[in-house]
Amino acid sequence: MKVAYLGPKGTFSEEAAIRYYSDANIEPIMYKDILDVLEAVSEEQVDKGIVPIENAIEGTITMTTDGLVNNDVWVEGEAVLPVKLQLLGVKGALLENVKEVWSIPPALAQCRNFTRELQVETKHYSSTAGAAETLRDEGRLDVGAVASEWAAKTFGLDVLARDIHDNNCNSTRFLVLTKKQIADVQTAAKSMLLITPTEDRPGLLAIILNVFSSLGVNLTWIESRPTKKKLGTYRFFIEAAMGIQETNLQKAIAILETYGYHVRVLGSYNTKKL
Ligand SMILES: O=C(O)C(=O)C[C@]1(C(=O)O)C=C[C@@H](O)C=C1
Repeated sequence: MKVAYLGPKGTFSEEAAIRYYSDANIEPIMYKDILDVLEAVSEEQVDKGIVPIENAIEGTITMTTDGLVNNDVWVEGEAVLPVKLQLLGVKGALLENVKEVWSIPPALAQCRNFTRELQVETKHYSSTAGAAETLRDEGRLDVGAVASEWAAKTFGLDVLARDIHDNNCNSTRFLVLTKKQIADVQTAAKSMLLITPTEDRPGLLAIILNVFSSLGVNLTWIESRPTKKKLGTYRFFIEAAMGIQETNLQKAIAILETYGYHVRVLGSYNTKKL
């Protein structure tokens, strides 16, 4: 089974994929960008894809939500990975000499208190491990990369500062994607919907929330993203604590559709703690 995730070797996405599929024989296929992973699943170049969707400190990974809008994929699983960030440096580097810190933006945002205190410049890379790999290749003594302990081992880097994330219960949840919608979901505990209003009206969001609450559907996540067509217009990602097999969730979707909302079911799944 081909499983796509954000590379290179040593990313948190890799850790999530390996732990999620600990009992399966997988062929890892790594991509340089989260959007490439979504596209690979949608174009059936791979069987599954694993992408980060939300971090406990930084919130939604918007590259993933936007990628879900534009790609035909189905969410079949969810995995929550504890995330511990380390500042890595080449052998011989000293923390007091670090002037620049490199990583993927969500990881930099997770240790903002640390980098502000250190008064360093930050530079964006497309993954934590990508930053660590470039640092290894360039061998700079004045740069640190924010990545995992596993990335330190992978690229032979030292840990200059340990556990630099702003909150010590840091974790990221990942979505497990496949191309084909599972037709007979039986035991899923959660579902993700993308709700797009077709016209503006007072109480637009209140109506959506009332439909769910009146049917006793508990919501676990809500995120609005711009439609990217007109300033001030949005679509809503909603996660319900109910599988798509449940009558009340199906009723909620049917009611929203009669109110003129476009509803796309993005997936229905269970959660695995890694
Ligand atoms: O760069 C990586 O190592 C990733 O797997 C991406 C990512 C993310 O974008 O949120 C995943 C988990 C952590 O929150 C930090 C980085």
